[in-house]
Amino acid sequence: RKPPGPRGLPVIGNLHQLKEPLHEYFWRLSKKYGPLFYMKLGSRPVLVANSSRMAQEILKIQDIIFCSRPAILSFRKISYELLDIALSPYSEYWREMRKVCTLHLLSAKRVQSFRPIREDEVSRMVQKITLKASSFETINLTEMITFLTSTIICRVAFGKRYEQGSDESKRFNRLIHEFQTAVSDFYFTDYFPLIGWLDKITGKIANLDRICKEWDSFYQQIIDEHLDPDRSKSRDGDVIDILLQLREEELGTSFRLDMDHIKAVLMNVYFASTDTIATTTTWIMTSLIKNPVVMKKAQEEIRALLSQRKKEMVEEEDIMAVGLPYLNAVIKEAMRKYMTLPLLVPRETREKCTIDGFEIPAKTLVYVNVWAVANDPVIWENPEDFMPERFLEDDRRISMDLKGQDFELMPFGAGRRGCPGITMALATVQLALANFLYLFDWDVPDGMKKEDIDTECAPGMTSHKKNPLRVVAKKHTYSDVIM
Ligand code: HEM
Repeated sequence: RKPPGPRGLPVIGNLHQLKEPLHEYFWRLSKKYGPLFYMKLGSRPVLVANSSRMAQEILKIQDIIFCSRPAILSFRKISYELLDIALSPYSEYWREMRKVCTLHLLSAKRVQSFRPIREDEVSRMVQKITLKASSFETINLTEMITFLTSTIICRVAFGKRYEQGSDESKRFNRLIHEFQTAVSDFYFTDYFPLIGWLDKITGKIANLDRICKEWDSFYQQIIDEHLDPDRSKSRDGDVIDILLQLREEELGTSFRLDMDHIKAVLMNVYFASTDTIATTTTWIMTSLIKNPVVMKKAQEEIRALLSQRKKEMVEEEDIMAVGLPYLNAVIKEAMRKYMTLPLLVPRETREKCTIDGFEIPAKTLVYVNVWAVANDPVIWENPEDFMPERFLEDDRRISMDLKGQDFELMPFGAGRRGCPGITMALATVQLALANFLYLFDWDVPDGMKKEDIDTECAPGMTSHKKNPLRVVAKKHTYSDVIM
């Protein structure tokens, strides 16, 4: 007995019915077919979960069955045949690789060691905004935030900094853009294996191969630079330094770290971080600018707590010292309303199983619609309102965090495949926001109303804000602060 679902056509199944944004489309379907529904995309069976109870069933109770990933064509190509963490199917290899990365690259101590990079880049961004503020220039905040996160992660991962507008930076941005487009493209191989050869004829495979080759030579070039004995490196080293060091060590794993492993991990660190952190920060600022009362409260909190410290800019130790509960509630509320990965990263069943009395075949593609759960009116009062207070005043939600323990709010996923980068992500988001709010007052450009700021999502796995967030900033003056 399969779960209910929309009727499809022979051969193509429901492929022709899909509508972007996919999470909203799935939410509408769940009204008709219930919290768990089934469809077919070509020859691939697909299960979609849309309620907190079903999410808990998949991500916790039966996590061991639902914790693999589909080996789709683009995932295989970009990850050196699934040698990374995020796209690798569940296996002994994935368990060992994830352990190596969480222990050596993403531990709290390691994230802390990258603090000077985050603070330096935020400080550079503050200077740029200050300049634009002094000439009343409209700021494309989406672009600025994207540049900030990309630069932070480039320095953390590759030990490289690209100046905005430089030739190197333009080449790098082109590579990123081509990579993202090719990864989210449609390939017959994934849904109609029998006619997968069409991907060859249309040149899509050659294009994907070309992009992967360009990335490979990019990784190789920076790895070679790191191997140069004359290179001066920072005290703690970047991700490449750490991985090259690990290559020399006995890791207790069934594999030895070689160049392809290192390149696959670099791909993961860069692409799992940059886009997600930038999208999250952009949605938070969008929410604040659309809700000036909340913005004012968040600014009052940070200004009251930090202005006695007479700081030119907020540093991470200030945030740790004062806690900023209201700002944290703002982050949770924005991540609830505008989920960055609304369907997580797709999962795949490892074997045949039963869920809620329905039979699910092995190798079913599984989407957990965490956006639908976080906006479910049965769970959340007035979910369409932006109300950080719900995390401070409602007893049930005060202790709620984002670590995947609570199946009503899971922006970082949950279970074995939950995001291992949460500490790095939140450290960056908090630092950028704290400075935005402490140092500047924000408004919409002349002739615009806050209602004019749209909240449309661009298509794709990451729910980007479709149109850039354009704003004006005014430097906030503190009479007793040395600026
Ligand atoms: C605000 C920023 C971020 C958000 C919203 C986010 C969200 C997510 C989500 C939803 C997943 C899928 C979880 C699941 O399937 O249950 C994931 C996986 C992952 N994330 Fe993040 N992430 C963020 C930042 C980062 C950062 C900074 C890193 C650091 C490298 C990172 C590394 C990863 C990796 C490696 C996985 C795959 C885990 C696995 O399959 O075992 N993420 N992330």
